[in-house]
Amino acid sequence: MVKMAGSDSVPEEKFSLKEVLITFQSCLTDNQEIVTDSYVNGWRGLVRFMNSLGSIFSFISKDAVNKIQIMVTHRNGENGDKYETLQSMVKYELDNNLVDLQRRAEHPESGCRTLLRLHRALRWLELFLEKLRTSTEDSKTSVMCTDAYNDSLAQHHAWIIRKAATMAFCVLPGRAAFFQTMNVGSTEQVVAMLGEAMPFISKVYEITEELYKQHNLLELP
Ligand SMILES: CCCCCCCCCCCCC/C=C/[C@@H](O)[C@H](COP(=O)(O)O)NC(=O)CCCCCCCCCCCCCCC
Repeated sequence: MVKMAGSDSVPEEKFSLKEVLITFQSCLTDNQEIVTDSYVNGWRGLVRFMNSLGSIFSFISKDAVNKIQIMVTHRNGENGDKYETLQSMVKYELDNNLVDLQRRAEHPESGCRTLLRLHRALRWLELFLEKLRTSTEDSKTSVMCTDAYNDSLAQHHAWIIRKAATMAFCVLPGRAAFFQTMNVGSTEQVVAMLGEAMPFISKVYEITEELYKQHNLLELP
């Protein structure tokens, strides 16, 4: 069962990363729009998984939770219906001048800039999952995670954040223990699940990237 944006409790039992990654499948509407609630739910599940890896990651999860909360607040606000999909959010915020385009000023918590941070992190996830999927027994999760980070999010982070993130990655459990934490089953089942879920994550990433590119929003402050 997947937690809904804005609801209070998360079912604790039987947590499996499969449910989380499959959430990204439900993000896509028939006409290839991205449903904000499903996107946000995907991130909630990922953060929950990250929390289970230990408190060293809490500085990362705090920032992610903060961004998730900003999106939920937009969704629950009086114009919440305008935030139903990422496409409708972009249109609404741009049409109404609700996005700081040059520097953070009147709209420091616009949906567009907040979502962009999660979108960049989704690229990290895509790269990391692909590395996990194609890894071998002796591959190191810390190296896979660091490489994925350096090829994506790192270029958007200040030195101090990069340093802290890279240090945290060093204490990631080894591949076997990491797969166990995912609670999906055997290594073969993990690999199969990743193969199943990844196309949806990639699709969601691609569509968002294109949307932001079209509107020149990829460098929002
Ligand atoms: C599995 C280990 C988890 C590795 C997580 C990799 C991502 C590392 C991100 C480090 C972010 C550090 C915290 C601060 C970030 C902010 O400066 C920065 C910029 O925000 P601002 O413009 O508002 O200032 N924020 C961000 O870039 C957003 C970061 C959001 C990170 C979400 C990470 C969730 C990770 C979920 C892990 C799930 C793993 C599943 C694998 C099978």
